[in-house]
Amino acid sequence: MEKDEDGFYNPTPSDAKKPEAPAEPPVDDGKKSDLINSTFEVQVTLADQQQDPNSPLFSVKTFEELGLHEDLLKGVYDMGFSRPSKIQERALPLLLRTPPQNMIGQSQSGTGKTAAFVLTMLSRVDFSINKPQALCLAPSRELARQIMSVVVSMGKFTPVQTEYAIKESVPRSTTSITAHIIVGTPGTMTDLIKRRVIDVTSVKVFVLDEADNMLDQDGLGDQTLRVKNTLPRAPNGPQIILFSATFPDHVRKFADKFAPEANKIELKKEELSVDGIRQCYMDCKNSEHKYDVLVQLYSLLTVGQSIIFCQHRATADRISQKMSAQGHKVASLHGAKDASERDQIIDGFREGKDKVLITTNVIARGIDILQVNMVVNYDLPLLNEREKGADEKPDVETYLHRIGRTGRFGRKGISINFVHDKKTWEQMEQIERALGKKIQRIETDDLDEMEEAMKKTLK
Ligand SMILES: Nc1ncnc2c1ncn2[C@@H]1O[C@H](COP(=O)(O)OP(=O)(O)OP(=O)(O)O)[C@@H](O)[C@H]1O
Repeated sequence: MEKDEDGFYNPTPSDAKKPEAPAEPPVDDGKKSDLINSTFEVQVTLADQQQDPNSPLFSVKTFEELGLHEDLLKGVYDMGFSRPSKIQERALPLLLRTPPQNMIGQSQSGTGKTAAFVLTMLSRVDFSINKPQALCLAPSRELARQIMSVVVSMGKFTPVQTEYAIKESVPRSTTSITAHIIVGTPGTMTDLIKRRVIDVTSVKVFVLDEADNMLDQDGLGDQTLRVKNTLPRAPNGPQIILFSATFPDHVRKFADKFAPEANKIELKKEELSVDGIRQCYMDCKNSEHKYDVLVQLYSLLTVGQSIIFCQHRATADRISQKMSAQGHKVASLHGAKDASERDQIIDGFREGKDKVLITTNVIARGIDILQVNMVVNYDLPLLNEREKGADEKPDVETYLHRIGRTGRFGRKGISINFVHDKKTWEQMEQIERALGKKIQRIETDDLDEMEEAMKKTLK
């Protein structure tokens, strides 16, 4: 297949039947566009925010100016995107350059990083060669499935073929995967490569979404490195793309080694919090009282959709069973559930069948469900959980990712931390200090105040 003058592969019409769509931005009527159907009136529009130079959604360029192939432009517009966000505008021209350069890209939660790396993968694939050419790793099957849905939507006008590398996705009898783009989790990806079901010799793009988590030795670092070590080496090695909303210091050095000479887009500490998310706390009397407060909140949790984060699977199970037994409809999701059940639960939540999802850190990162307007940290996220004698420091990165499940792409949201003793109080103060952002108190016995706060925030 021929490359066009910009160096991008140009699929011919014979490659696949492509649906027709104009390569034009969707009509943006300025006021009250794009934003969620909230019961509370939305006053600031996406269009307004994309004009504001201080917003992470701001851009001066159009998608046309970013050097995308026409088929991908159609895909972008078909998804309803009218203007790029700041990270898309800044990253895409660097990502699409010839020769390819590595990238370490940071931008706040919900600001459109997925589109930036998905468009890069789609731009670099030669659709006439039926071999894997782009691999993308994510920390959870839920996120891998979500990324795949973006690949499929954005690639709708191309002949792209895709495959998952997640548990139970590839039958044991499969001997070879010929899809162009493979999205998965590191364990299954390593297994498929080791068994030579995935031939990596033609891989030219390697993406780590939630890269700090994927590289962290406390996280998925070993497994990710194992995948990388199977890929072609320089000078024939792939373009390496690392994206996340957070890059804590202890991972940065390793990220630099993993993606040498990368172009970098970084955030300052004071830019990490998303302005549209109102961060609050409720001072519970003790650990048991947290449950009562959660139940009291139920009517507000179901105004839109909510995610309740617990530190342990057992807590998620316990509170979801208790709430269900008391007649409150909730769903619960964690890593101990089997693959098909996990898919069913997250799909049900995505479709709005369940309004409250009780979970663990398994879906703290990346999950994009626009109707989620409330996140509750039933337990604050902690570091070093497994280390004996660790003094239970808060995990500021995970905190940012958890609350970032709301307030997506300019929407408003509320996060509520439950604190119940001196230790949790101090942990919350450490989070406040780390982010330079005040977390506001809401009284536990004043539902009216809570409702007021919610109305104000979601306006
Ligand atoms: N240019 C755009 N115009 C309108 N909506 C967009 C645009 N880019 C992305 N979006 C939407 O914004 C939402 C958030 O995007 P995405 O999930 O890529 O965020 P993210 O930066 O990867 O967040 P996280 O750090 O939580 O993983 C998605 O629903 C996506 O469809």
